[in-house]
Amino acid sequence: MSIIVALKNINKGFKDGSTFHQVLDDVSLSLHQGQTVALTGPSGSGKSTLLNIIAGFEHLDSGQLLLPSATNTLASIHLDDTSPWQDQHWSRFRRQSLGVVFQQFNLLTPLNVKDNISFSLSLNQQAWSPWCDDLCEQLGIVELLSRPVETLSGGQQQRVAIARALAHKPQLLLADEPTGNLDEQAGMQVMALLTDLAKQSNTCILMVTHSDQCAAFMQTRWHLQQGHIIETHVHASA
Ligand SMILES: Nc1ncnc2c1ncn2[C@@H]1O[C@H](COP(=O)(O)OP(=O)(O)OP(=O)(O)O)[C@@H](O)[C@H]1O
Repeated sequence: MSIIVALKNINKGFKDGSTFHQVLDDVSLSLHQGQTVALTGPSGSGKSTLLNIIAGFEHLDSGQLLLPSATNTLASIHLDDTSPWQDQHWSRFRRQSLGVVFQQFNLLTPLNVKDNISFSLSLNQQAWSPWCDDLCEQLGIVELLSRPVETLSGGQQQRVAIARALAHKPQLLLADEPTGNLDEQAGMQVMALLTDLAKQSNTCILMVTHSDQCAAFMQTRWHLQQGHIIETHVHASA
């Protein structure tokens, strides 16, 4: 499987008053097409920072981040060094190659469910497709398509957020505590759906979680501590 994200010797830290706090210390790693990874680690260890770096919301102090270039075809993936990327490059990457599901769903509240999903597709000049019907069917939100998102329960909104994130079949899904607002049973259901749908679209998932049960849905675990990542394989068959 092709590599779709590569980090080489990444350093990132923040100033805390007069002291400097090194959050990522010479981190190198790669993500492959369709791979699923749980990112765990103590609070404040840098999990969200790592996701924000890959999404282009945080700058690196040093090191290299490589992401899919605009010239990709279905047959081959070329990676670009992102250091010279301008805003328009980051926007294109986010539209074409990235889906995000965060704890706060960030749905567009004046809009109904279908318009939320369609809006995200339209940013990428894509129309509603049979895959979108499939997604809604499998996520159990077909009956909700005309409902304003603000009238939905937390679990329903979470399912809409997943549909929106996967509607354009992104190469990469970044998820930050995607089941954090759900009870355990609903959380496990959403995890099962999320991993199954990502498999169908060959989407790679990098998911921050504090839950061992959620982490067990992923193939690989990256544990982040004191600036370093330790990789363990959780489930060969996940
Ligand atoms: N913009 C910022 N300015 C200053 N410090 C920051 C900034 N963003 C993050 N930090 C610090 O970097 C460290 C890592 O934060 P981060 O949010 O990545 O941790 P996390 O592992 O996601 O934590 P949690 O599990 O609690 O969400 C923390 O010490 C945090 O205070």
